[in-house]
Amino acid sequence: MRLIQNMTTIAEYPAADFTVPSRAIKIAVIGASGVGKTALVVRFLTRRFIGDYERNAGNLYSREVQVDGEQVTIQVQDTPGAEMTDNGISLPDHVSCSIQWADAVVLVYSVTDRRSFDLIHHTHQLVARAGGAGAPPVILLANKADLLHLRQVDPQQGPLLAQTLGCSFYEVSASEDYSQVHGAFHRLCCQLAKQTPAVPNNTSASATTEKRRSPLIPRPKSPNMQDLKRRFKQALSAKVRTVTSV
Ligand SMILES: Nc1nc2c(ncn2[C@@H]2O[C@H](COP(=O)(O)OP(=O)(O)OP(=O)(O)O)[C@@H](O)[C@H]2O)c(=O)[nH]1
Repeated sequence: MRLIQNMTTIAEYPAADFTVPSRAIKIAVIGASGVGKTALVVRFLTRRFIGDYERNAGNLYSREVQVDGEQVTIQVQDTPGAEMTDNGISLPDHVSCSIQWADAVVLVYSVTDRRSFDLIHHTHQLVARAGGAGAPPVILLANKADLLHLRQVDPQQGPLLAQTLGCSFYEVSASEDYSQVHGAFHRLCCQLAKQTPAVPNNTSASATTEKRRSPLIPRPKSPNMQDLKRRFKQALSAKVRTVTSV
């Protein structure tokens, strides 16, 4: 199966009307704060890595790609960081809603943050519980593989955990390797595209799949490619300032 990304076309829909032109694949990205969720999403969708992100309040990104010659809208929900508490896991409401909304979930931990790894098992349980029989497929991403000297999670622990959870595993570096990040999301998209039948225009494919759907499915925020562009400009101008001041 071939996934062709049209790098020049970025879908942007008005906030008031969020119908999509063809089938849509909805992916929620979940993990502890600071593991690189936003970096991964932006890397996948734009090929770029930007070092500095504001703390994420839960943004929805959207873009059009072609899967096997068919136009598909990929919607990726970046979520606020989950935290471990004395009583277990604390998931912002937004994250729980995103699990209900998504066709698939990407669980992320950082190899430099043991707590983020420990959180995965709990988060996976919540995903499975929320989905019931129709739980969404999950993949596990270990991010920041470039930071060898800061590693707190051994390389073999990720695959073992993935095996226990019954999901695919990828160790990636959002900062160093686009192809790893793209490969992980790409395979997930192909898997989802195979599962969801083509649908008439203006109907979300996920609306046709017989799945768990809570009445609390969140209304997605407006796709924020404008916000992304603003951040690119900020990052670029910061670099220019640094160069001119040297
Ligand atoms: N070295 C390295 N740094 C990374 C990588 N991915 C992300 N970072 C950095 O890690 C920090 C956190 O990244 P974010 O993408 O904001 O993490 P997040 O999970 O979205 O964080 P919250 O918004 O707090 O939930 C940023 O300084 C990134 O530059 C990576 O693969 N390698």
